[in-house]
Amino acid sequence: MEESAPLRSLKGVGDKTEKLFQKLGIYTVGDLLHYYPREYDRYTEPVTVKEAVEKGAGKAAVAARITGNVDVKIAGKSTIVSTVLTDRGEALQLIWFHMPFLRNVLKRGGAYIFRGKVAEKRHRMVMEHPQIFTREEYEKLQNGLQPVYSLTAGITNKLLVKMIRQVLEQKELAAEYLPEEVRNAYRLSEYNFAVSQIHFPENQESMVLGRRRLAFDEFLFFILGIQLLKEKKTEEKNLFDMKPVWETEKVIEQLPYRLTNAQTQVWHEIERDMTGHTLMNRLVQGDVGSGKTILAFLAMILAGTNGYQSALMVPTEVLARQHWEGLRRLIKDSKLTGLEPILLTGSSTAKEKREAYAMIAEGKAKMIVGTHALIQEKVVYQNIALVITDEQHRFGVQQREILSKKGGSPHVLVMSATPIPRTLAIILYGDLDISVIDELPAKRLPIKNCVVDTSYRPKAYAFMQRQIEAGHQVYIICPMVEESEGMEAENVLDYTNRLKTVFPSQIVVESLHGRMKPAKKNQIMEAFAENKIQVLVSTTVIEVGVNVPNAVVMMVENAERFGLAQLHQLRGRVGRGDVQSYCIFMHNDAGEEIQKRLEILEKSNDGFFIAGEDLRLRGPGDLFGVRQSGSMEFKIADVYQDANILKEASEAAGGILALDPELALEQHRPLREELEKYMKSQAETLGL
Ligand SMILES: Nc1ncnc2c1ncn2[C@@H]1O[C@H](COP(=O)(O)OP(=O)(O)OP(=O)(O)O)[C@@H](O)[C@H]1O
Repeated sequence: MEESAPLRSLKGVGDKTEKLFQKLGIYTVGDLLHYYPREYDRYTEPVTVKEAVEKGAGKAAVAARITGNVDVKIAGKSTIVSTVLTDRGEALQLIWFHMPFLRNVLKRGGAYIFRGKVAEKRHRMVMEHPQIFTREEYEKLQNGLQPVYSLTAGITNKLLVKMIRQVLEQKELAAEYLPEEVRNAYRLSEYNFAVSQIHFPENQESMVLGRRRLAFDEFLFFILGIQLLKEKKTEEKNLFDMKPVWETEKVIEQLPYRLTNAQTQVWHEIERDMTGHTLMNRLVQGDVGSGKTILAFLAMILAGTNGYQSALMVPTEVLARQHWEGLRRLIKDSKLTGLEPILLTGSSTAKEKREAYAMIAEGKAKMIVGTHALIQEKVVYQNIALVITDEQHRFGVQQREILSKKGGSPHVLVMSATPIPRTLAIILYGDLDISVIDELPAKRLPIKNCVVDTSYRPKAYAFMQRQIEAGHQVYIICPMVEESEGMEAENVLDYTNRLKTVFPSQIVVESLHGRMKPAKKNQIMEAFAENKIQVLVSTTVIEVGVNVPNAVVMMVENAERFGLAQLHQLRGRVGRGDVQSYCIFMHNDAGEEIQKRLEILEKSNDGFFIAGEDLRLRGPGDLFGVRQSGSMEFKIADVYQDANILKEASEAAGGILALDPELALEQHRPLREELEKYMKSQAETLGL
């Protein structure tokens, strides 16, 4: 079976299942194989209730008979099934939410193995949401490490395991594409071995070997991809005739704040690039809230005043609209003429799009802000000289390729909030010069943080209410959109409803999540920006770039479920003005490790420090911790943790290209084919 085969070529996959898998980004058999486990579970020997209690935070398995009735209670929208087991005189209550069918599965007197966390609640020992096994089922799982995948409603871990097994059993071995010298030089395992061991490892050692190979490949493709594209483009002559202009100085003069020294310096680098002899290819790296946006705007104004077009491309519609409005305001306040920016996104109406295309083609629109819609086929630029993208679209060079087909190779500016050390940045952004904004605006007060458990909620709400009464606004982040079977995390929809009863009615509470239509999301974000909504309950859709300086409190529910980098990005949504801001990390699991991780955030607001501490705390053994790298998304590799693998992959890429710069030799054909597939899939994820 080919990796490119559609998912429906697998047994048991119909329309419905296919759609569900697409939600996880899985379209083909290959996607499924590369949908790696989030972590592994070890099914340890069952223990007694007493031992499970002593074990504390981790999961334990208890083998015992059900001694109570199996009760079913309906509480609001949820069904609660509960029963009791007794083991050597110790009773343990078992509770499941939203699983009414268990009533017909569990029998009083039946012997099972229950696996879950044991906690004391109202003087009783309780295991919430245990998994249920027969002895035979459990024994099978006890060999080796069991994969745990990230799920979505309707897709269980069991289903994923079954499907991946099916592929691995059927799949004819894919040909090895890495040259043998490379595999030997870097002690890499064979591809097929790596894929099967990552899903169903025989033991820890073989999993580590498999993971190393897959991480290496991921970095290698990334670097080769960039290098190959760069080869064609390096040091291209700047054919745009641009001069520094007083308009940018005027804009800087009339800003309500003064640029920091770091901002000024980076701005001069950009200005020098754009008015110099070679095309700009620059990355601007700066922590959340360091003020990258104004630099993007200045670059656009420089291009516009010189008569050229520029495009600012961002990952979400909400952000596109926010930037468009920000830029519009800036142009208006500075009384600049002829530079009215236009907005182009997927949800612009057909008429709006037509008008925008015409204005872009005729060169009437000089500054264009939008999403991927900016590089769709129908957009023809008159004289585009500058493209600004986000690091998520790190194939900036590739976009430039596409744009160059649309007329001329523009300057490229990439914005990044990922704190990576310079040595690694040079590898990962091999095609870019790097500027760093290493200073926050002077008036910023450091965000005050606290890490608390859910018992603190009433106090947190009272605090929020006081802040709202003082004119400020609040974000609350939940990990899920809606209730889902077997998942206990807070969800945006129920939380919003609950909160409406907590606050007095004049406080407007609204929700925001990725499943809303873009127009609805825009509407909510606009209302929030205008303080017509005081409390916004949201998923991580607000993580990237959203800027509402009047929002000064953030509370993250189930903080234990997020990576530290992600929490740092989220927290960056507050503390963006001169007012004291607060971030409350609320966790639902007092495990010591989680507590320690969250305390890193409590101690520091510095992205670099956090990344470093997180790595130190996780240690080399923790291979699949909560993902760290924020928006620098690799599937399995982790820029921080796998820094050595990254360096090796970079060296290997250098070796391969030195020998065969175009990957044209017969011995590199399989590698070239794999690389092309990788680049195509990267382009597809970007919607190109
Ligand atoms: N020098 C400055 N002094 C005071 N405020 C500033 C300064 N520069 C930018 N700001 C303001 O700080 C806020 C954050 O800036 P901006 O949105 O550019 O952050 P960012 O670097 O893009 O961060 P993120 O990565 O979180 O999106 C904005 O409200 C902006 O107007």
